[in-house]
Amino acid sequence: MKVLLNASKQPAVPTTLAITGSKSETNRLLLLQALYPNLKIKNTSASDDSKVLTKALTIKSGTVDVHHAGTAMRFLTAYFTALPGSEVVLTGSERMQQRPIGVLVDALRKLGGSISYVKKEGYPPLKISGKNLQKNVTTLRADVSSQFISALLLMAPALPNGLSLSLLGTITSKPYLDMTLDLLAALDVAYRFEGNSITISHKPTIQDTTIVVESDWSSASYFYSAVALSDSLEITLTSYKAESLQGDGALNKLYKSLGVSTRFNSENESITLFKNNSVVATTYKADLSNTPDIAQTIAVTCFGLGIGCHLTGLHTLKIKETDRLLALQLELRKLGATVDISEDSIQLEATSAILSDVAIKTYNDHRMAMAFAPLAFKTSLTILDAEVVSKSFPTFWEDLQKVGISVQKEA
Ligand SMILES: O=C(O)C1=C[C@@H](OP(=O)(O)O)[C@@H](O)[C@H](O)C1
Ligand SMILES: C=C(OP(=O)(O)O)C(=O)O
Repeated sequence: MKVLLNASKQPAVPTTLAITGSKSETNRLLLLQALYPNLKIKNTSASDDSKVLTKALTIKSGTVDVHHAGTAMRFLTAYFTALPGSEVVLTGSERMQQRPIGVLVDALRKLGGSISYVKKEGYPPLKISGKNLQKNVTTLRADVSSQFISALLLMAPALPNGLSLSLLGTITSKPYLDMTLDLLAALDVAYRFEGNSITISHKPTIQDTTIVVESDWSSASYFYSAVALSDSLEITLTSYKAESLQGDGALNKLYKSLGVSTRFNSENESITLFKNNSVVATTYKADLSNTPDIAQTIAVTCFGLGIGCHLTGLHTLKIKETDRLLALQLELRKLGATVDISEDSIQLEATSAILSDVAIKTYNDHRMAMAFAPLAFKTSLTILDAEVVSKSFPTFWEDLQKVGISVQKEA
């Protein structure tokens, strides 16, 4: 399916949207619920990635296919390795088989885990024979993906002797690690995080606990961009808090100089995004190493606003759903942008002309589709393979229509 997008002719009216629960919080809690069945989760994510993980957690033998879901792949690798009696081949999409996992496998092998590579050394699919892991000391490179760290920490309280983990190098995507520790703390799992080492205590059971997942901040980014690129849009998003576990909550600060302010409505836990008309006059600069998932949104917003940007700290983007820096460069160039990329950054020149009726490729990446969509406030465009959005945000196109973009679906 492709979608043809245009700014709708109707004047924008203030709109309220209920975005699905955080994918990252949900996937951590699903894993923890498998260890502690008396954990209840509310406002769970409707994402494909959460559905795939829910199903995988009911399986103990045979092939488990997680498709494009990175967190599911990484979290399940640790989970099955420590699940006595499990015998699985854990696999995913063609792209998943190009996303490295050796750092995590090495750390699990140091704990006594039995894991072998089915095809290529260092990449899924993995053959895992789960067992009771008695060892509790391991090390892990922390600069490749924080998901490896979270994977170990989430299964750690179920290990008979807990876990003592030493991290090597600079921790990347750190707020995701903090989210994991905060959710463990919410279940009264004892941990210590000092310098570069984390220790987690064994916890056989928890008290009955219910956790309400906050809505997804990465998904909110597309509405920040919509407000920035529209003439006068105001959008309220429900189930968001000022004190978020999600690093992408930094949107509230990052978009101030892109012309969008955020009002936190504490009485009903919602946020209202509205225009502040103070767009940065020079190049927009940001280090996004803590918030990699909103890099595409911000780059496209800057392009639509006609301002240059220099976004850094993006070394993890190469190993996500696609090589995101390359995909951004290719698609922005089609629209008339002058854009350079390096291993970990993107530099966009200010341009006032945006070409119209361009077809944007999405490279199996939900965030490519959603990041480019708000540009419809500036020009008509087509998004190819538009169903990719369901990886994190299945109702995206319907919600986009509600904020004043006409969405025409075609086969
Ligand atoms: O733990 C998580 O839920 C995630 C961590 C991040 O990955 P990296 O740590 O690989 O950057 C992020 O990009 C991903 O979408 C979700
Ligand atoms: C990188 C992402 O997901 P994952 O790594 O879990 O596939 C994402 O949702 O942007």
